Amino acid sequence: SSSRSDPLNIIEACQPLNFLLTKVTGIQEKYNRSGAVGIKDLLSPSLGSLQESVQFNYMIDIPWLVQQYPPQFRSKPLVIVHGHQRQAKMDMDVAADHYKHIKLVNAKLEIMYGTHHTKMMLLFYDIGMRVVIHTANLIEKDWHQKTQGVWISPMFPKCKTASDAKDSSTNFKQDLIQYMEAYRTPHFKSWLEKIKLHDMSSAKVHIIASVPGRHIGPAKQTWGHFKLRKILRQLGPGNSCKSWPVIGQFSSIGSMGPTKESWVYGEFTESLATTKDGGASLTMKPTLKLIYPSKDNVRTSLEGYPAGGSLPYSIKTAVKQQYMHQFWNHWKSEHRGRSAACPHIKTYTRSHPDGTSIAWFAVTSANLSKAAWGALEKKGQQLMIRSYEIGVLFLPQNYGLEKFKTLEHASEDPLAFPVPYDLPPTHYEKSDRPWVWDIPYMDKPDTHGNKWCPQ
Ligand SMILES: O=C(O)c1cnc2c(C(=O)O)cccc2c1O
Repeated sequence: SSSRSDPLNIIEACQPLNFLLTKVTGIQEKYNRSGAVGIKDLLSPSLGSLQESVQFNYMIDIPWLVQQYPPQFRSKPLVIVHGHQRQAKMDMDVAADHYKHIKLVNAKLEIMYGTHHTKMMLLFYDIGMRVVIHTANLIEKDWHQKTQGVWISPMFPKCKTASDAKDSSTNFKQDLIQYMEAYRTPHFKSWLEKIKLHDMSSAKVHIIASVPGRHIGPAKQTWGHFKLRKILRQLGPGNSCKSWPVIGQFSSIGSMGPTKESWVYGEFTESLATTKDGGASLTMKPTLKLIYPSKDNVRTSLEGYPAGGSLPYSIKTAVKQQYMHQFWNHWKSEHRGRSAACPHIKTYTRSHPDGTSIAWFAVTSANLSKAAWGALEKKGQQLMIRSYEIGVLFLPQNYGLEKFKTLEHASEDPLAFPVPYDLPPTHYEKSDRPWVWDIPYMDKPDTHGNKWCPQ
């Protein structure tokens, strides 16, 4: 159908950036009508005649997921890639047993505290395939009243021979294959053969992924924040952006170490601040702005305090890193109508101080943690990563631009970047506190009139 709400029209209207947010129940329809999708839109017959699909994720409600596929695709072969172990793995096996079209693949997690955070869909149609890289768990509440990010590929045509099946200038196909090979599982053999037969030359994003390991030599630049550093070193902004703040936005924070130089305002910011050929000169380290919901952002959100159940920042970690307070900025998304839709999206960018343009933008499953992005060990010889993560990096030159204008400040420009939050960020007040999920909040009720008493 030609209606604007037809999922294919939503996808086509967001080209060439293909970066969307998820629909939010309870906000004005104008903020869901363009630039937003629901999971049923992504699985819709109007996007292609689905033959089989692979769902990579962390939390998966199998009966709910099956119901998100349209009836005519509901029994097409479905592979679910997860990282659960022990009892949670057994629970997945039992849940999947009820569906003969579902196969589970268990990702290896050989380093302690690692998780399979990656959220990706491989959608195989009759004439081609699409890759969706996003931030939402496959559970209902992640698609209901949160701010989540979705990058959806163009249709990658299926080719007769591997030689016809080109890669993109951003090495998207090579990086996707290298990521999947890193699982070292025979279950991916058939998928890798299928992927190799598709023409991915239309992909304009770079893949930034993490796989568990102690990566040395060339592998150090293949994963985590050193992959980001490598791409920005080759293709990043010039020194004109040296004074531009770098911004991280996420839904959880790990242990950052005893001082800001230990990691977050050390190796991590150096990667975000990397410029082409110029490296990240230590003298001119830019301002770091971190966007993470305050306690009041959560209290006044559509979900109320329960939104904090998906913001697992623990008090025992927070008390060890009070120095983080200088970096905190509110979750504010007035121009997208999502100030009350708590963020589960994770994004990283470098923005002009006035917020009217950005030098690059990444959306990823990776929170602010060493486990996700990697931390240097052995005098910088190796990058230790605990978890599987995947995200995409948008660089202006892949769209024929020097910089991206921000949609918030340049609404008519089709290449203006739809940043999910308001720029410039708004710093916490002295009295604001970052949301911590394992302490009680009894002083003020949330939007539903409830308090928060975790135990
Ligand atoms: O999206 C994810 O990958 C992800 C991972 N972990 C959690 C946790 C936890 O690890 O305790 C708690 C609450 C939400 C999440 C979550 O949303």
